[in-house]
Amino acid sequence: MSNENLMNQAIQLAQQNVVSGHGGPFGAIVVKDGKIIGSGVNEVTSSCDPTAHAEVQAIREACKHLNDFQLNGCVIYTSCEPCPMCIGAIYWARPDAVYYACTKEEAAIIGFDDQFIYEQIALPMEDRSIIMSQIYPPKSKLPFETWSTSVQKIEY
Ligand SMILES: Nc1nc2[nH]cnc2c(=O)[nH]1
Repeated sequence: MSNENLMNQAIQLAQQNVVSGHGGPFGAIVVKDGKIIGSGVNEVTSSCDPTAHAEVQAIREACKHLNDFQLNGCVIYTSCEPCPMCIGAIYWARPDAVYYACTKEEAAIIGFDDQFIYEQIALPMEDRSIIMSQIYPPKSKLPFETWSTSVQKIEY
Protein backbone atom coordinates (compact mmCIF):
# COMPACT_ATOMS: atom_id res chain seq x y z
CA MET A 1 0.00 0.00 0.00
CA SER A 2 1.31 3.48 -0.82
CA ASN A 3 2.11 6.12 1.78
CA GLU A 4 -0.93 8.07 0.60
CA ASN A 5 -3.23 5.05 0.95
CA LEU A 6 -1.94 4.40 4.45
CA MET A 7 -2.44 8.04 5.40
CA ASN A 8 -5.97 7.85 4.02
CA GLN A 9 -6.64 4.97 6.42
CA ALA A 10 -5.57 7.15 9.37
CA ILE A 11 -7.74 10.01 8.08
CA GLN A 12 -10.71 7.65 7.65
CA LEU A 13 -10.33 6.50 11.27
CA ALA A 14 -10.35 10.14 12.39
CA GLN A 15 -13.44 10.89 10.31
CA GLN A 16 -15.35 7.83 11.63
CA ASN A 17 -14.40 8.82 15.17
CA VAL A 18 -16.08 12.20 14.79
CA VAL A 19 -19.14 10.89 12.95
CA SER A 20 -19.69 8.18 15.59
CA GLY A 21 -19.36 10.76 18.39
CA HIS A 22 -16.61 8.68 19.96
CA GLY A 23 -13.97 11.37 20.33
CA GLY A 24 -11.75 14.00 18.76
CA PRO A 25 -10.90 14.19 15.05
CA PHE A 26 -7.70 12.16 15.16
CA GLY A 27 -6.69 8.71 13.87
CA ALA A 28 -3.37 6.89 13.61
CA ILE A 29 -1.99 3.58 12.42
CA VAL A 30 1.31 1.76 12.97
CA VAL A 31 2.69 -0.17 10.00
CA LYS A 32 5.42 -2.81 9.96
CA ASP A 33 6.54 -4.63 6.80
CA GLY A 34 3.55 -3.19 4.96
CA LYS A 35 1.05 -4.56 7.51
CA ILE A 36 -1.08 -2.49 9.93
CA ILE A 37 -0.17 -3.81 13.38
CA GLY A 38 -1.87 -1.10 15.44
CA SER A 39 -4.51 1.56 15.03
CA GLY A 40 -5.96 4.17 17.31
CA VAL A 41 -8.47 6.97 17.51
CA ASN A 42 -8.81 9.77 19.99
CA GLU A 43 -10.75 8.38 22.97
CA VAL A 44 -10.14 11.13 25.50
CA THR A 45 -13.80 11.89 26.22
CA SER A 46 -15.30 8.41 25.71
CA SER A 47 -12.75 6.71 27.96
CA CYS A 48 -12.24 9.60 30.41
CA ASP A 49 -8.53 9.37 29.67
CA PRO A 50 -6.65 12.58 28.80
CA THR A 51 -3.77 10.48 27.46
CA ALA A 52 -5.96 8.54 25.00
CA HIS A 53 -4.74 10.38 21.92
CA ALA A 54 -4.88 8.51 18.62
CA GLU A 55 -1.10 8.06 18.40
CA VAL A 56 -0.79 6.75 21.97
CA GLN A 57 -3.64 4.29 21.38
CA ALA A 58 -2.02 3.08 18.14
CA ILE A 59 1.39 2.73 19.82
CA ARG A 60 -0.16 0.72 22.65
CA GLU A 61 -1.91 -1.65 20.23
CA ALA A 62 1.21 -2.10 18.08
CA CYS A 63 3.44 -2.78 21.09
CA LYS A 64 0.95 -5.32 22.41
CA HIS A 65 0.87 -6.97 18.97
CA LEU A 66 4.68 -7.17 18.86
CA ASN A 67 4.96 -8.01 22.57
CA ASP A 68 7.67 -5.36 22.71
CA PHE A 69 8.08 -1.88 24.19
CA GLN A 70 9.79 -0.55 21.08
CA LEU A 71 8.58 0.01 17.53
CA ASN A 72 11.80 -0.56 15.62
CA GLY A 73 11.09 -1.01 11.90
CA CYS A 74 7.64 0.55 12.25
CA VAL A 75 6.13 3.64 10.64
CA ILE A 76 3.35 5.73 12.17
CA TYR A 77 0.77 7.47 9.98
CA THR A 78 -1.31 10.02 11.86
CA SER A 79 -4.10 12.26 10.61
CA CYS A 80 -2.53 15.24 12.43
CA GLU A 81 0.89 16.37 13.56
CA PRO A 82 1.48 14.81 17.01
CA CYS A 83 1.02 16.90 20.16
CA PRO A 84 3.90 17.29 22.68
CA MET A 85 2.69 14.31 24.76
CA CYS A 86 2.53 12.08 21.67
CA ILE A 87 5.93 13.28 20.48
CA GLY A 88 7.28 12.09 23.84
CA ALA A 89 5.52 8.72 23.46
CA ILE A 90 6.85 8.42 19.90
CA TYR A 91 10.46 9.05 20.98
CA TRP A 92 10.09 6.44 23.74
CA ALA A 93 8.60 3.94 21.27
CA ARG A 94 11.32 4.65 18.65
CA PRO A 95 9.56 3.99 15.35
CA ASP A 96 11.60 4.56 12.17
CA ALA A 97 9.37 7.39 10.90
CA VAL A 98 6.21 9.39 11.51
CA TYR A 99 4.08 10.84 8.73
CA TYR A 100 1.27 13.30 9.45
CA ALA A 101 -1.51 14.93 7.40
CA CYS A 102 -2.92 18.09 9.06
CA THR A 103 -0.55 20.49 10.78
CA LYS A 104 -0.69 21.68 14.39
CA GLU A 105 -1.68 25.10 13.05
CA GLU A 106 -4.74 23.56 11.37
CA ALA A 107 -5.58 21.71 14.61
CA ALA A 108 -5.29 24.97 16.57
CA ILE A 109 -7.91 26.61 14.34
CA ILE A 110 -10.52 24.03 15.47
CA GLY A 111 -9.59 24.31 19.17
CA PHE A 112 -6.76 21.81 19.67
CA ASP A 113 -3.97 24.24 20.43
CA ASP A 114 -0.62 22.69 21.36
CA GLN A 115 1.13 26.05 21.43
CA PHE A 116 0.27 26.66 25.10
CA ILE A 117 1.95 23.37 26.09
CA TYR A 118 5.09 24.16 24.08
CA GLU A 119 5.27 27.53 25.82
CA GLN A 120 4.76 25.96 29.27
CA ILE A 121 7.55 23.40 28.69
CA ALA A 122 9.92 26.24 27.80
CA LEU A 123 9.14 28.14 31.02
CA PRO A 124 11.08 27.69 34.28
CA MET A 125 9.19 25.33 36.60
CA GLU A 126 8.12 28.15 38.94
CA ASP A 127 6.49 30.11 36.12
CA ARG A 128 4.27 27.30 34.87
CA SER A 129 0.47 27.53 35.22
CA ILE A 130 0.29 24.13 36.97
CA ILE A 131 2.24 23.87 40.24
CA MET A 132 5.36 21.79 39.59
CA SER A 133 7.69 21.86 42.55
CA GLN A 134 10.32 19.59 44.08
CA ILE A 135 9.69 17.62 47.29
CA TYR A 136 12.91 15.75 48.01
CA PRO A 137 12.95 13.52 51.13
CA PRO A 138 16.21 11.69 51.98
CA LYS A 139 15.15 8.40 50.29
CA SER A 140 14.21 10.09 46.99
CA LYS A 141 17.10 8.63 45.03
CA LEU A 142 16.89 5.10 46.45
CA PRO A 143 14.92 3.67 43.46
CA PHE A 144 17.49 5.19 41.07
CA GLU A 145 20.41 3.76 43.04
CA THR A 146 18.71 0.35 43.15
CA TRP A 147 18.12 0.49 39.40
CA SER A 148 21.76 1.44 38.73
CA THR A 149 23.07 -1.68 40.41
CA SER A 150 20.24 -4.05 39.46
CA VAL A 151 21.28 -7.10 37.46
CA GLN A 152 17.72 -8.03 36.47
CA LYS A 153 16.66 -4.70 34.96
CA ILE A 154 15.40 -4.45 31.39
CA GLU A 155 16.79 -1.18 30.06
CA TYR A 156 14.78 0.94 27.71
N1 LIG B 1 -2.23 14.52 16.82
C1 LIG B 1 -3.16 14.64 17.78
N2 LIG B 1 -3.38 15.84 18.32
C2 LIG B 1 -4.31 15.91 19.31
N3 LIG B 1 -4.70 17.00 20.03
C3 LIG B 1 -5.65 16.55 20.88
N4 LIG B 1 -5.86 15.24 20.73
C4 LIG B 1 -5.03 14.80 19.76
C5 LIG B 1 -4.79 13.52 19.16
O1 LIG B 1 -5.39 12.48 19.49
N5 LIG B 1 -3.84 13.50 18.17
